[in-house]
Amino acid sequence: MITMEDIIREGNPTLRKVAEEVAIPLSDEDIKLGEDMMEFLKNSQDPVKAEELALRGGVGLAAPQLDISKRVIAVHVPSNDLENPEPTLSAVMYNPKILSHSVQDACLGEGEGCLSVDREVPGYVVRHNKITLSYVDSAGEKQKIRLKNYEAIVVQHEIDHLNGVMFYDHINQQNPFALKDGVLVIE
Ligand SMILES: O=C(O)C[C@@H](Cc1ccccc1)[C@H](O)SCc1ccccc1
Ligand code: NI
Repeated sequence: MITMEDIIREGNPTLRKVAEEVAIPLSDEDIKLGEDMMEFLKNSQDPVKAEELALRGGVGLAAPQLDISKRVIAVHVPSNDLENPEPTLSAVMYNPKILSHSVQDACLGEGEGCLSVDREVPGYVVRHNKITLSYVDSAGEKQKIRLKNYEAIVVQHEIDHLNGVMFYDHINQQNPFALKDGVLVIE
């Protein structure tokens, strides 16, 4: 079971590497890795387990954060609609690839954090508002989906980890809260 001790922190060179694609058909090892990553996210969002295991809440995780330089991410975005408690996005994605994206950019009003960064880094992280994404799912099937807003931001944060990019690389160092016209601020 993955805990915070398994998550490497900034300064570890693996976080700056471009991760390798995983072989298809998926190996048992890579399927288990995806299952463990998804289990971590669910545990991190369970108040009892998160406290018990001292987990930071996470909605996404990338294999390089486990010092495994493979193109595997897990995302588990809980619903904030009491009427419909199903997660808005829950998937393990192998070899995810952004096929196209909107002209419109977006950022989170509260900025971003990272399980591999033990400090606050204030500033807007400007990303694509909408993306079309392909990936192989844990059943080995090719998927093609469209995401927007928060779910699109989470997946872009995780795909950045596969390319050795940290969220603060996107922050304008001169003025961290500078925004070009037309960027959608997601609260
Ligand atoms: O470090 C990671 O990759 C996991 C991040 C992903 C993330 C951070 C900011 C914006 C989008 C995705 C963690 O989920 S950070 C903790 C967190 C928890 C709940 C909601 C937002 C951020
Ligand atoms: Ni991160």
